[in-house]
Amino acid sequence: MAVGRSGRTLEEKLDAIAAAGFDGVEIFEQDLLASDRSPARVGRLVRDHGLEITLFQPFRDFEGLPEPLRGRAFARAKRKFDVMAELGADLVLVCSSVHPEALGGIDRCADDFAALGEIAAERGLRVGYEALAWGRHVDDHRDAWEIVRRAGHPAVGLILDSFHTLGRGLDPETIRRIPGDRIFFVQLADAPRIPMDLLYWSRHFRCMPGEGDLDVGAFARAVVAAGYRGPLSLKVFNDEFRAGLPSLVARSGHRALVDLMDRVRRAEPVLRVDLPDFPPPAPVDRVAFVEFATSREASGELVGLLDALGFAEAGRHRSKPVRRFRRGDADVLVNTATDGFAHAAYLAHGTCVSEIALAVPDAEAAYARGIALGAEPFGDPPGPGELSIPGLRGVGGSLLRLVDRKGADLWAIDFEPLDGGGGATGDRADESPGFLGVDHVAQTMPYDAMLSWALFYTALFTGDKAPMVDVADPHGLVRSQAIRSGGLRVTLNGSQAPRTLAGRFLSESFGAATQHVAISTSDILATANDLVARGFSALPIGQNYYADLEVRFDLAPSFVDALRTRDILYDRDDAGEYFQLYSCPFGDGSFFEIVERRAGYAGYGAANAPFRLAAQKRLSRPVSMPGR
Ligand SMILES: O=C(O)c1ccc(O)c(O)c1
Ligand SMILES: [Mg+2]
Repeated sequence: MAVGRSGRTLEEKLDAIAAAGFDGVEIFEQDLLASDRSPARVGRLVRDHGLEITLFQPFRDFEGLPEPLRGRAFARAKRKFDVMAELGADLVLVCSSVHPEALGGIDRCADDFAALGEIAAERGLRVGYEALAWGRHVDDHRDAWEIVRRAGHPAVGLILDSFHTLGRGLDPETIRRIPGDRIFFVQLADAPRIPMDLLYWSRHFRCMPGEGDLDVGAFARAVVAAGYRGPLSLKVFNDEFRAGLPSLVARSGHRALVDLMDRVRRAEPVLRVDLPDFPPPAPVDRVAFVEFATSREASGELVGLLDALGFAEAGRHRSKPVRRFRRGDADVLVNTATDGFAHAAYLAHGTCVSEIALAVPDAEAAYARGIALGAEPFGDPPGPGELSIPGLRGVGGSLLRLVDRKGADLWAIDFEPLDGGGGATGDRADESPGFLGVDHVAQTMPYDAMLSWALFYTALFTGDKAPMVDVADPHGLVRSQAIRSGGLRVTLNGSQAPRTLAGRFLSESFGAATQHVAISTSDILATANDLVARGFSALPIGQNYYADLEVRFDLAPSFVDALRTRDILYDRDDAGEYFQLYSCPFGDGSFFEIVERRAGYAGYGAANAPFRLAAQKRLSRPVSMPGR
C-alpha cells in the first residue's frame, strides 16, 4: 500500500506515512520540483524511512502528437527517465493527453507507447498508462487498456484509478476483463457526489475510500478479481488534507485501505486479500453511558442541570468519586476524580464529556477490529476489583468504551446502587413521563478532521452516513455529518470559522469533542411541562421563528402556541416529525437537548439549527451595562 500527496513538507509527510504502516509512496513530480533536495537525496530520504518509491507521476501530454511535438515529447520522457533513475523509481505514470494538438487514434497512441516502452526497457524502467476522466481522446480505462494491449510491449501496462472510472460513472465490472498482470498500478480515491467539473472535483474533493460516495468497494473487488497483485495506492488531492495534520491524514488513509480490503474479502470471500484476520464490523446497540469529567467545585452546575432534567442519582462508584445519574435508559456519570484520565481531561478542557460508552454485541470483537484499523488503546487500567472495559481513543482525545452483555454487570460490580435515596429528586424520575435514552451525541472538531472521524465510526461499525449538511451560524459556516450505526447516532460538526459556536466551543474548551448530548422522549410536551416544574430553563427561542413555522408547515395555531410557550423547535420530513428542546449552555459551552422523533423522522433538525445557534449566540452575548 502506498500513499499519494498532501501539502506539507516532504519529511513531515514521510514520517507520518511510515508511522501509519504504509510500505511505499508515489512521488508527485510537483513535490519533487518544489523540494530543494536532489532526486537522489529524495530517493534516499524515502528509503531511510523504510519506504519504497512505487511510482513517479505524472508524465503529461505524451501520446498521439504530430511532429515536431511528438519528438519533443520523447525527449521530455528521456529526461524524466534520468530523474527516475536518480530517484530510484522504476514505474512512471503517463496520464492521457489533454494537449490541444493531440490527434488521438488508438493505433497511433499504441505505436507511441511501444516506442516509449522500448526506451524504458533499455533502462530497466516501466511505463503505466492512465485514462484521465477529462482526457482529450482517452477518458475511459477500456480505451487506455486497448492502447496498452495493442502496444504489446512488456514494459507498458495499464494504471487504474478509481476516481477516473467511478467519477465518470463507468462500470467497474469491466475491469474484470483485463489481465491482472497487465495492470501495473492501482490508485484509489473516493469523492463526495457533488455535481461539478470533473477536473476541479478531482483536484479538490478526492478523499479516502469510504469517506465519499463512490463505490470504491466494487472497484477494488474488480481489481482483485482481475488478478492484480501490486500496490494499492491512495491518490488523493484534497484541500482539507493539505490543511490537516499529516499524521491524522496518513493514519486515516491506512485505516481506509484496511477497511476497504476487509470489506472486499467479506463481500466476495473467494477473493484473496493480504490482510490478517480480524472481526467483522457490527452495529452499535446504544449509548450505554456518557461520562463528564469535572471537579467538585465545578460539578454543581452540571449536577443542578441534571436534576432539572429529572435525572436521579442511581449509584456511586465503589472506589472513585463518580456519581451515576439516570433517567429512562439514559445514564450520565459525573466524575470529580483528582487523578487519572478524567482529571487530565478536566484540566485540559474544563467540564467536558471525557468518555462515551457504546453497548455493542461483542466488546472484545469491536475492540479487536478497532485495533486492527489503527485505533489507539486508551484509558486508565482498571482499579482493584473493577471491571476491565476495553477503551479506544476517540474524538478530541476522549475515551470510547465498549461494553456488552457478556461482561458482568458494570453497574452491579463497580457501583453501589442508591435506590430512591438519590437526594431530593430520587424517586421522581420514575414518575416522570417520556424519557427513553440517549438519542444522539454531537461532536465538534476542526473542519479538516471531519472526514477522518466519520471514517473512524463507519470503519469500526456497520452504519450509514447521511449527506453532509451546511448549517449557517451567524459567524460562519458549520458543516455537519450525521452517522448512524444501529442504536448509535452521532453528529460531527466542523467549522473553519473561529467565531461560530462550534469554533468557539473548540477554542474555549481547548479541543473538547462532545458539545451536546441529546436525550429522547416519547412525549415532548409532557416532558417540557415536567422539566419546567423541576426548575429547568429552556434555551429561549425567538418569536419570529414560530410565526414562520405556522405557515411553513401549515400548523394549527394552538399547536404552534404549545411549542412557542415551551421553546420547542419543530421539523418534519417525509416520514415523520421532530421536536427539539434545548438547555442553556453550561461549562465551556456544552448543553443538553431533549428530542422526540415521531413516525421514523430520520434527521436532526438541520433546518432549525440556524435559529438555535442564533438563540445561543444571544445568550452568550455580553450584556451591555447601562450607565457604564
Ligand atoms: O489531476 C491530474 O492531473 C492527475 C494526475 C495524475 C493522476 O494519476 C491523476 O489521477 C490525476
Ligand atoms: Mg490517477
